[in-house]
Amino acid sequence: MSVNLCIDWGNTNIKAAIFENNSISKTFVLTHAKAIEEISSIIDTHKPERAIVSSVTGESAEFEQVLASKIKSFIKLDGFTRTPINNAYGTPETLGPDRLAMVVGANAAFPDKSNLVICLGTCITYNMVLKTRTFRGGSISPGMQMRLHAMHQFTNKLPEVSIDGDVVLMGYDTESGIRSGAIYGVACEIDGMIAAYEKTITDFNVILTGGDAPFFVDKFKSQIFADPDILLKGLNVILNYNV
Ligand SMILES: Nc1ncnc2c1ncn2[C@@H]1O[C@H](COP(=O)(O)OP(=O)(O)O)[C@@H](O)[C@H]1O
Ligand SMILES: CC(C)(COP(=O)(O)O)[C@@H](O)C(=O)NCCC(=O)O
Repeated sequence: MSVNLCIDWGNTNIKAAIFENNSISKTFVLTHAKAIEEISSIIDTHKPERAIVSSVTGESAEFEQVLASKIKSFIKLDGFTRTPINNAYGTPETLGPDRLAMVVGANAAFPDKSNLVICLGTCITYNMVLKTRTFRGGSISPGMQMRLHAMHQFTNKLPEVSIDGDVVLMGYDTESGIRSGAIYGVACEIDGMIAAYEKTITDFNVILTGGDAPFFVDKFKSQIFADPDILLKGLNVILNYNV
């Protein structure tokens, strides 16, 4: 049985998965303060032969050193790593590896179609991989929490509003108005982005992922697929591709 360990170190959360024979057998969310201890325990329990990390922050450096010392076959993903798709991004040196992993995951799941992967994480990213297996890039915009927090941070009077609470289009007070702007703003942005892509690219899937995806999954006009693990699945594909 092959056992792979895939880790997605985002700007908010650290997610990990164990793949046994290329299916996810267990997923984890690691704690920042104890990430090294927790991953060491996961390695001791599951004994993965190979591991891969996608990180969008410099905070993971020590964690990666520990992984490299414990697992002989270890990859730190970046914009230059060999993958089954062609990377047409203009600056692979600054590309978020999470974005590359997502489109590899999407192309592996739906190889006969172009795929627009929308990740609702700390930021929102739009990531287009054509059915010719080319990653064409996309967009980066502020995430849900970032929008709510920014309105408090950059004004004098707006309160910090939680995502949890009444969500109505016509906000009836300050709190519901802020929540409406942030949540309906994201939903309308996504609908508008999909419509803009439809003008230039025909017949593509939309795949929604990221921590805030469950909140939005039934709020769009277009038909979408939701897959919380598309990034981790892409990491597993890349790991196998580099054996
Ligand atoms: N248990 C949780 N901890 C932190 N964020 C969560 C949690 N559940 C949902 N979220 C939402 O998920 C978002 C982070 O999504 P995620 O995809 O994990 O981000 P990243 O990949 O940037 O670390 C947060 O902005 C928050 O709104
Ligand atoms: C856009 C991102 C911040 C998204 O990260 P996340 O919000 O998922 O933590 C990350 O992919 C990143 O740092 N990208 C670098 C810039 C680029 O992709 O061009």
